[in-house]
Amino acid sequence: MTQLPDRIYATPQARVADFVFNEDVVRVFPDMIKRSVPGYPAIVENIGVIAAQFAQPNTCLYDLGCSLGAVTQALRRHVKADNCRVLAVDNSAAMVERCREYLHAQDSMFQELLSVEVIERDILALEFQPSSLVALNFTLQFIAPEQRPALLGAIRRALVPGGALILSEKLRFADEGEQQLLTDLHIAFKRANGYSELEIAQKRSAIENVMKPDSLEVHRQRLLDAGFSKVVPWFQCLNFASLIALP
Ligand SMILES: C[S@@+](CC[C@H](N)C(=O)[O-])C[C@H]1O[C@@H](n2cnc3c(N)ncnc32)[C@H](O)[C@@H]1O
Ligand SMILES: O=C(O)C(=O)C[C@]1(C(=O)O)C=C[C@@H](O)C=C1
Repeated sequence: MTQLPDRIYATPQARVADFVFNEDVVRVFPDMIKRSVPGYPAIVENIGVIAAQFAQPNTCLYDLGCSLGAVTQALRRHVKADNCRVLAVDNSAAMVERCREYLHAQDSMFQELLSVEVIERDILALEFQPSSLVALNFTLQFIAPEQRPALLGAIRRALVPGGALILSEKLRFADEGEQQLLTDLHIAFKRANGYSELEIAQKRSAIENVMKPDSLEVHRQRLLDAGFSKVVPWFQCLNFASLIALP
């Protein structure tokens, strides 16, 4: 993937607009997400490793909110089950267009990869096929909170026995001291990755209306309410975590 540096919030903006996954973001997205989400490369690679344990022949694997297809590429590197198909879905036309290019490049470099279809659609409007693995890698936090239970319910109903949902999210914390400490450490992480105070502040204003993190307890209860039987956190770095939810 190209590594153009993220300078989107480097100059002062009179009014910081709400964050959108448009062409400007697409251009710098690999750099942006790596410098903003602690543990992102480890999460993506290990989603492939975990998926290989759950993937079953003749089922679909979903990458929901696929962006540039980093998770889809990891699924294709690790999953060996017969006749599995990856369905990578995103509602940003700019993301989908670039995602298709990256996946064609992966096709030309490796043989015997799982087939993949990149679909430009709202994940709330999907009719899910029987699936053994669904990944929501930092996507649910961008779905309106009142729409999250129905989406998780639809995913649960699509999962075959022995399958799994992998859910990665930024977390918030009910305990004020914990929230403050991990927020400060996340800012320190961004600073250590070369973001200025201005970039950090403007990005925070841009995402505060569009990205609504929940606590681990809220995630766990909502997954259980959606019919999942077990929720197992497998990764946390600062205020970012990933969970495995079993049907
Ligand atoms: C933080 S990015 C996900 C990163 C990606 N999963 C990865 O691992 O690199 C969130 C993505 O979700 C997509 N998205 C947000 N709401 C969506 C919706 N309702 N339907 C489909 N995609 C959505 C955005 O366009 C964006 O590409
Ligand atoms: O929490 C932040 O400050 C972020 O920048 C997080 C986050 C995310 O978790 O998706 C937000 C938007 C961008 O897609 C990249 C990272």
